[in-house]
Amino acid sequence: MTTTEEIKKGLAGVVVDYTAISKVNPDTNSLLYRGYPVQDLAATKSFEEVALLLWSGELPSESELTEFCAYERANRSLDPRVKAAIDLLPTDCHPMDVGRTAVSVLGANNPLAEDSSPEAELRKAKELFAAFPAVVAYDQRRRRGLEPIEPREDLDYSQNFLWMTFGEEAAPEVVDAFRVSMVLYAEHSFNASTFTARVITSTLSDLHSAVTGAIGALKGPLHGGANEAVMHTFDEIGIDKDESREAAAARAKAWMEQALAEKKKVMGFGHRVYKNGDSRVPTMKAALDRMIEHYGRAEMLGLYDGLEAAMDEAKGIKPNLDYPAGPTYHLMGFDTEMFTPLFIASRIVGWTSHIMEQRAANSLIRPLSAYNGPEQREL
Ligand SMILES: CC(=O)SCCNC(=O)CCNC(=O)[C@H](O)C(C)(C)COP(=O)(O)OP(=O)(O)OC[C@H]1O[C@@H](n2cnc3c(N)ncnc32)[C@H](O)[C@@H]1OP(=O)(O)O
Ligand SMILES: O=C([O-])CC(=O)C(=O)O
Repeated sequence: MTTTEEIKKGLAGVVVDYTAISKVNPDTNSLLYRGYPVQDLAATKSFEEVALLLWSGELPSESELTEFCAYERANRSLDPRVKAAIDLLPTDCHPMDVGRTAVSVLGANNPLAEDSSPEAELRKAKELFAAFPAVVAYDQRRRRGLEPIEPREDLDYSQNFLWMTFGEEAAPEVVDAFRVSMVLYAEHSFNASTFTARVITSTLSDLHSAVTGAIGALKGPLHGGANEAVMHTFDEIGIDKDESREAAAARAKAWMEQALAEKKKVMGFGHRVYKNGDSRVPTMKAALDRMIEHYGRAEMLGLYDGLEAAMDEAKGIKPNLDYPAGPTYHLMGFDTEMFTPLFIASRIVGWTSHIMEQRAANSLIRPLSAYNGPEQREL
């Protein structure tokens, strides 16, 4: 019989399975992908290399990387069936709904959809990795009333993503900050969306169903939707490009004090596992700093610092990865609602790695509940 003392609301602190994909260590404030510190990978590796590492467990050889990059470049075009499905959706629906629909359509049209052999699963993971940027770019452009832009095979993943979205070659600093965000967002053990993907996989359902479900879990502002929510906070405080860093910081501090006095949750702060700072924030904050420098937007740093300092002073709660990622994507020119689909593009790697791991040593995920409704009664 389950007792109330055994209930772990939100599964907090519950270890449900092994994983060899990543190690989140809140004590040392570190994150390893297959044993490698994420900040080292972000400093030196392409997103394509990191994807192969997460999927296979080892960094690729030069020839493996070349082969994968050629495959990725050849599979970037927007599938016409996906385009047709997106065109049926209103331009004011949430872009996460578009992403979720696109993955569902890709699954329904994939001849390997019901093949769950390791080879087929890896192939489908690579296909999704290559195909998803065109979905985001197409959706961003259609919302602005712009024509889609064809992918370019002479560009790497990050260069091409920005090319298809904005129709111009991004500056190397911008491409690099984008690459860093993709590496950092790629994987984070049993977070809510990954756990969703594993639950779906545990019923022996297919990979695209698991990714579609994971997208639904990522959308919420307590998880991936926080990167969008951070920008709404900045907008609510008010962004004034001509304001000094100090003045912006003072306004942000006052906003945070008021929000906390009203017992509001401020998105982009706090974490279920890290209680003393998110391991990825220093690397992402450094990328944001480079974007602030590149675009000459010191007032954004003021807003960032003001909120962070006031939250730390009042509650000791630290920013999570979504906090620096949101303003970074804003400076690059993405609409705020497109931020969480960017997270999808990256996390596809983590989700599909976990789907393969779950399938390889499966057990149906089905916890118990403690019933607290009425006792049995007569009709
Ligand atoms: C990439 C990612 O998905 S990272 C996570 C992104 N999500 C967010 O940024 C959403 C904002 N943050 C939060 O809601 C939480 O910190 C979570 C959901 C991420 C983790 O929460 P939990 O581990 O369940 O802790 P919980 O929500 O119970 O918070 C503990 C205490 O800190 C407070 N707290 C935690 N985060 C915040 C926050 N962002 N703003 C204000 N207070 C907060 C809670 O109100 C609570 O206070 P109380 O004990 O006085 O009631
Ligand atoms: O681990 C979590 O709970 C959320 C998170 O940071 C992520 O998914 O990247």
